[in-house]
Amino acid sequence: MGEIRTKLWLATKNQGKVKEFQHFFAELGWDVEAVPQGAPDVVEDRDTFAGNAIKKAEEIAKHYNMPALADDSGLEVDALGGRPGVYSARFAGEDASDEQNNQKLLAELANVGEESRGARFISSIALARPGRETLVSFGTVEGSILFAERGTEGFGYDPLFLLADRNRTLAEISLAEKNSLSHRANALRSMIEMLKMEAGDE
Ligand SMILES: O=c1nc[nH]c2c1ncn2[C@H]1C[C@H](O)[C@@H](COP(=O)(O)OP(=O)(O)OP(=O)(O)O)O1
Ligand SMILES: [Mg+2]
Repeated sequence: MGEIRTKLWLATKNQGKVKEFQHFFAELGWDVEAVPQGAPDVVEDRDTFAGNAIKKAEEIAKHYNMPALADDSGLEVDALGGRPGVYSARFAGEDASDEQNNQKLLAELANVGEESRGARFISSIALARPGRETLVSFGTVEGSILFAERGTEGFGYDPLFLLADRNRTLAEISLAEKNSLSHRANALRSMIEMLKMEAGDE
């Protein structure tokens, strides 16, 4: 079998996501690259993860006339009625840092007991391709929010997110392990299944 090289833009400016995508796709032998810093900024103004993921992927695919993959993701906390959800990146304000968002989350949950701190990460992945319909998939991972940060791996809310059924946060496991169980990896695996089905239909 000849070598298959799939050139795909990763429509994200989040270096944490780029690392996870590149590790994931390296195993499949796909050629994926993060969009340059000068790529168009996509305004994430939709009110669903899928809506924003589709917008990011389609605008970059159109700009470069190349396939583009985007993730829109966030944290849903039960005690906050599902917030911050699609607003996770801006929880502590526009251009908030991960640290500011984590501090805001801890403050909002300061008086919430351990039994009520359930949460999940959600990812929606969109794959946009010139001249073809955009594919969309979803993935989740269940856990709870700690009272203080633990671990130094990963990015975003990882140090506060304790995985269900194990005494580890997402910042206390390796990149390979995160890619075996994360919301984003689950959404990516579902996307690969959709591509296989599509190939089978042709
Ligand atoms: O695995 C994760 N571990 C920790 N935190 C995470 C994760 N996945 C999403 N998150 C948080 C980070 C950010 O607060 C928001 C995503 O916002 P989201 O707009 O999708 O990403 P982003 O603005 O960082 O990069 P971009 O839009 O260029 O892909 O949820
Ligand atoms: Mg974003």
